[in-house]
Amino acid sequence: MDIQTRSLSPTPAMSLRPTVPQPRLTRPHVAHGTSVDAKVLVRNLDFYYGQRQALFRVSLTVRTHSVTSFIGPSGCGKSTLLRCLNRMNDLVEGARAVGRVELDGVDIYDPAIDVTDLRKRVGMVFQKSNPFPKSIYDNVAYGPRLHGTKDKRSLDELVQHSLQGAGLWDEVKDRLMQSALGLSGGQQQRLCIARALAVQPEVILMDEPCSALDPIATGKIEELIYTLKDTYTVVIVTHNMQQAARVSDQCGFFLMGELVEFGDTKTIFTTPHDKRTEDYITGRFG
Ligand SMILES: Nc1ncnc2c1ncn2[C@@H]1O[C@H](COP(=O)(O)OP(=O)(O)OP(=O)(O)O)[C@@H](O)[C@H]1O
Repeated sequence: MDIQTRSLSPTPAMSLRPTVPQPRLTRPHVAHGTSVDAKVLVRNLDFYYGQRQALFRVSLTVRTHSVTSFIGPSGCGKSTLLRCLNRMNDLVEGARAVGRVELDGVDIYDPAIDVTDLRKRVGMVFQKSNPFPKSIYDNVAYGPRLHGTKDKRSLDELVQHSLQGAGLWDEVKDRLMQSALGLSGGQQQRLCIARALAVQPEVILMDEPCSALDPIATGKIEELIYTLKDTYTVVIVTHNMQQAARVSDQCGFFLMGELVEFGDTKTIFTTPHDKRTEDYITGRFG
């Protein structure tokens, strides 16, 4: 692992969970001059896999309690950027980030950051559902147990709350001790969302969460994403432009590692500023 960062402004804190009150976030400048509450701020981010550069000077602001989507053709860097937001790319040999990514105003690439704590606060749901070969209950309780919750009653409450949050409780409440592998694909993906919710994150990253699902299961996840933003901040990578249009408040269009355009989803899909965005969303791209 060779994650190296260059802070572009002074490091504001050495811990993601400061014991002293944090200064109120300044309201950052985002696309088209809108001022918003920033949850995640990306500034001039370059990203390399070894010698190969995958992201070029990416800057954007993810608003708190919103859904942000990343769209663009295969290989344009969407997943790479998503994985930069909770340092999942640290696990890739030779990977290197240069620039700044902030969570609530704190540089997440600061060497003093506790990456386990970061990934607890910024959870992830993957393209292919990946339940553990354990009971439904144990899948959801796994994260809280790992983080030290042992009390049965607290775990029971967390499991129920998380399954409710993922819209799965009614379907599984009578079979919690049965294997998660017996669930349908869509249910397994919602179980993975419940598992992510169980550690009480603030941001949820979703990498093409519906790509392996049928339209009905996809619809349920999309409805869920819409409700999740009341409590969480959601960032989703999707190949499905209709999905981006349906679920997201802001949208970024990527091409060959460059963020071509970022702004309100409605604007991106109706009156994009860049010809390349227009070509992509109207299917003329390539
Ligand atoms: N682990 C890795 N090692 C080396 N190169 C990688 C790695 N992961 C991705 N890349 C390269 O980085 C570039 C961006 O890939 P990334 O997966 O971020 O794109 P994407 O837009 O998410 O693509 P897709 O929509 O196909 O998933 C591609 O050229 C890809 O080959």
